[in-house]
Amino acid sequence: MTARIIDGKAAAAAVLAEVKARVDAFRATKGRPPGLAVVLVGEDPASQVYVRNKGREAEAAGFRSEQHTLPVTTSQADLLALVARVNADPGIDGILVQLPLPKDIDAETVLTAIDPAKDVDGFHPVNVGLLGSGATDRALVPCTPAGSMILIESVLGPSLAGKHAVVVGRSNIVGKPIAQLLLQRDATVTIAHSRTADLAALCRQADVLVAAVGRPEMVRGDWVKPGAVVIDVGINRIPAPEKGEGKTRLVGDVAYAEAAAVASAITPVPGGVGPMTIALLMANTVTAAHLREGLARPRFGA
Ligand SMILES: Nc1nc2c(c(=O)[nH]1)N[C@@H](CN(C=O)c1ccc(C(=O)N[C@@H](CCC(=O)O)C(=O)O)cc1)CN2
Ligand SMILES: [Mg+2]
Repeated sequence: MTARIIDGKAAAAAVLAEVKARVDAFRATKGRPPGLAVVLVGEDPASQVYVRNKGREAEAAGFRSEQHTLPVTTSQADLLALVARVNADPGIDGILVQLPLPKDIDAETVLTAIDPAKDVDGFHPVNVGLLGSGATDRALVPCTPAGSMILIESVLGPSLAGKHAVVVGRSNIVGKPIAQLLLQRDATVTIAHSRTADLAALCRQADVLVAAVGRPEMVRGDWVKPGAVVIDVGINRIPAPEKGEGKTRLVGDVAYAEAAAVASAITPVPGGVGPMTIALLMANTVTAAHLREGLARPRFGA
């Protein structure tokens, strides 16, 4: 079998087109665009690229877009003061603090300070709880998991009843929320991690295999059940001496060529889950704007 390649760039473009249409309608109704504030602390090069791309997509969508770039020496108190300011700004619907934060800042304290109604990353305990309790009408859902679900749905449809989903990775950002979303679609869900016994054998039972561990090409072809749908959330930069000295390339958590020979469908890296993250951030901002204004919740990627 050669797997169908799930095109995350095309799926992201479709979500962004829906976002744009929703923004036009929102602006016509409310007389203002949705507003998004993105906060970056420090100079991590990858984070700088992601934040720049978020600002670019926000402007393309027609948002009011703010970027706050703070030095790596910023104190937690100063960052919390900025969060309080954007919380209080009525024209800002979405607030995102780019992760990772510098080591002297406690991410949980900062994420918990964001107004849950503006928490477009879905990392605030209120949104984590709403997702866990199945309150899909009110929760803001983390972007990478929400985007991954759209890609899964593009292959398998909305119901995962009777399917076994194995999520490798238990992070708050990806593993745990995607497990909740799979459960809501009636999948039977197993969360596996570094302490799981015989991970390969467990993965071989998965109809839907989600890899989100941050270890380059850890999931091998013989871990994949024939015909499985493989979602690779990993983005790892590894040395690529074949491209020249000091060069690097991106790989996922899945050994792509091996897995693609066995799976029925698979996300590539790059071009799979990654592009969905920023598209879903834009969608979440539109959703937050609608909920804050008492409008019906829009649905994206349906
Ligand atoms: N506050 C947050 N911080 C972080 C998040 C997040 O969702 N919220 N996720 C990641 C980084 N991230 C967005 O912030 C992100 C990662 C990757 C991509 C993406 O499009 N990747 C491309 C490849 C990009 C490349 O060439 O380097 C792909 O996979 O095709 C977008 C957004 C951590 N921090
Ligand atoms: Mg990808």
